[in-house]
Amino acid sequence: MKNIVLIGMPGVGKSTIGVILAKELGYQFVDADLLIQEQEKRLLKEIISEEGIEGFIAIENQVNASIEADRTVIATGGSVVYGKEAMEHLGEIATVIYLKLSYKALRKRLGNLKNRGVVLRDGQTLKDLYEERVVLYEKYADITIDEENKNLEETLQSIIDTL
Ligand SMILES: Nc1ncnc2c1ncn2[C@@H]1O[C@H](COP(=O)(O)OP(=O)(O)O)[C@@H](O)[C@H]1O
Ligand SMILES: O=C(O)C1=C[C@@H](OP(=O)(O)O)[C@@H](O)[C@H](O)C1
Ligand SMILES: [Mg+2]
Repeated sequence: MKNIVLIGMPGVGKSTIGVILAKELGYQFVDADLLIQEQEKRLLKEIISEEGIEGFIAIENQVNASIEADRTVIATGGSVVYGKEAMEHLGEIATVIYLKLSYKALRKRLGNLKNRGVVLRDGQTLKDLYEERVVLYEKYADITIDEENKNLEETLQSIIDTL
């Protein structure tokens, strides 16, 4: 068991912080986005453009629901919380940590959303997405880490202190 799953909006640092956290803890590191690409033999942006948002979410759900891990930090994609089976499974095998950042700070950090391949429905703004997602991140989090005004090292330290 003893796994850690990072959830949160795109750009909060799940991938960047996840790999350093794994090193600090002596754990393995898995980025669920890369597992999806490996299974599909396609890039995330290709999956999204070829299957549509709902198709991508279904694939993401299936891949995350099948992860087997031990002493591993798992960085998820921001949209994983739309997958019920994925979140039930991750909740069983790991402590789920929500990396939380305010909308304002996130908007500054994200820059061009399109380049990130965020799962944004037609007409949906980043603010809409933020409000829709926060409820889900809070629902599934065992631990919430507030990143506001913290640099990467400070966020990492907060996580380690909390564990
Ligand atoms: N305090 C911070 N914590 C985490 N990442 C930060 C911070 N400040 C700036 N960044 C930058 O934000 C980006 C986070 O991207 P990434 O790790 O891919 O996020 P995610 O996997 O959550 O989408 C990186 O470019 C990172 O350098
Ligand atoms: O939040 C999202 O809609 C997405 C976030 C991405 O991962 P990161 O959260 O690691 O950026 C990736 O899974 C996909 O492009 C969709
Ligand atoms: Mg990531």
